[in-house]
Amino acid sequence: MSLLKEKLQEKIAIERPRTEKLLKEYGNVKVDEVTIGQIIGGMRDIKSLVTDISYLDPYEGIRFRGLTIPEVLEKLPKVPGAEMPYVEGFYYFLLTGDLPTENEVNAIHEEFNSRKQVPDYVFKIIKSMPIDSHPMTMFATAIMSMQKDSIFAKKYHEGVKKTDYWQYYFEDALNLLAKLPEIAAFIYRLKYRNGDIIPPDPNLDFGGNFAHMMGIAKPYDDISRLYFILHSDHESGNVSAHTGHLVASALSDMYYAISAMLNGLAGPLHGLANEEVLRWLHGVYAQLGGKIPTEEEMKKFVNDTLDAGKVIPGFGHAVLRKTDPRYMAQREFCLKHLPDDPLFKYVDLLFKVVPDILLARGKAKNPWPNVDAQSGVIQWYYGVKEYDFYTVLFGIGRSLGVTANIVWARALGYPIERPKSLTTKMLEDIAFGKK
Ligand SMILES: CC(=O)SCCNC(=O)CCNC(=O)[C@H](O)C(C)(C)COP(=O)(O)OP(=O)(O)OC[C@H]1O[C@@H](n2cnc3c(N)ncnc32)[C@H](O)[C@@H]1OP(=O)(O)O
Ligand SMILES: O=C([O-])CC(=O)C(=O)O
Repeated sequence: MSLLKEKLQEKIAIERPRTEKLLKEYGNVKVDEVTIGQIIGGMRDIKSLVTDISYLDPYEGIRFRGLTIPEVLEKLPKVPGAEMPYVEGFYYFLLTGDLPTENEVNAIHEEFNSRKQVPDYVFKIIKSMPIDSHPMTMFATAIMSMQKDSIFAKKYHEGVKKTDYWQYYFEDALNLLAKLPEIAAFIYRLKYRNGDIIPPDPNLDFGGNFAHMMGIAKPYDDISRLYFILHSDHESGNVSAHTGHLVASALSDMYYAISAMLNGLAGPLHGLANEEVLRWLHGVYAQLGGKIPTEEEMKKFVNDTLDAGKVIPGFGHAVLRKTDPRYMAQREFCLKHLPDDPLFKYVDLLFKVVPDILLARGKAKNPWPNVDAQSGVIQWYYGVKEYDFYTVLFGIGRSLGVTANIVWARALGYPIERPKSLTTKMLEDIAFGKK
């Protein structure tokens, strides 16, 4: 058994009795109440999911396994000569909750290496798609196409114990994750670099190899590591994580679940907002002929967008009530590496003008920027100017968190998810006191 699997098995043995005790002895304890506003309003704030992998505080932002973003970046083992930690070590941390040693990082790097061969049919399927297909469609299709290789699906049909399901989801998770950088880079080079594909380098780490296959020099390797870590998880209720959880709760395998969660991530109110931010900024840029706008000019663009009934992409959040720490981590990177970039100056200006405008309009509950307002600028600066690709990068990162959550969901034996729905008439009866 691999080192990571062994470690996970130990952790699962400790965690299972906690969940069982809660369920058996405290199953009737009330956690929350639900209002009609919440039922109609996208179930906002209803406490109805459980995960130990990350927790989102509205004011502090995300903590991964109890650590803030600066703590994660400081404490996890770094790639030699780089500023950022290994993605491999971060995945170990998400899965087990323990900070890995160098040896443990190497072991998981080897695991990924031994599983990273992408089947040839995947490339053929991507190539057979219309070249103007959205990269997210190509990415999700490539993942779906590998479902036939799911170990869980095979074992389930052979008949395996429920308490062992997690082991096969784990195998599928590693098999899938190991292939994502090459599939994503293939889509990028096929669509935007005339199909000039760069083969992987087995000596490089997850982030370094991705940068290599994208054909982009340093510090793009560190940017990739930072990007994948920051986008990995945002507790369980966001559209992508929740979709992955829901689909896998039917015992659909990891390939079905990750492909499904990517389809949710591809929406403009969720992961696609990073593409929308760049499209919006470039509209402003083009109208001003590249000149840095004054605050007054920028305010006008923001107001015009809102008056046209559109949202300001990259601002607002369903849970956060302050600036997203993922935004701040990337802002710090920009201040250090690209302080004079014109697009960064645009984003900086938006940070100054948008919150007051959204506050004055009184609709958005959170006027502050989220992760998507800042991430595209870094990609653009280092040469990834095709912004419809940005959500694929988000998808690689999010796959780390969602696969970890799904492995744990099976390990703790969570059942099929099935909330109850009512009719409008039933809600009216409750509202008008008839029931
Ligand atoms: C990784 C991520 O997924 S982060 C989020 C990425 N998405 C974006 O950046 C898109 C822009 N932002 C938004 O559309 C929203 O803020 C969301 C989708 C993120 C959150 O939605 P909600 O929880 O419903 O936000 P909230 O309760 O504040 O919405 C209240 C009203 O304010 C509006 N609002 C919220 N954010 C914005 C915004 N950035 N620009 C304009 N209006 C906004 C909503 O559209 C809603 O209007 P409505 O009542 O006419 O429907
Ligand atoms: O938490 C959310 O609803 C959206 C988000 O920022 C994420 O999924 O990263």
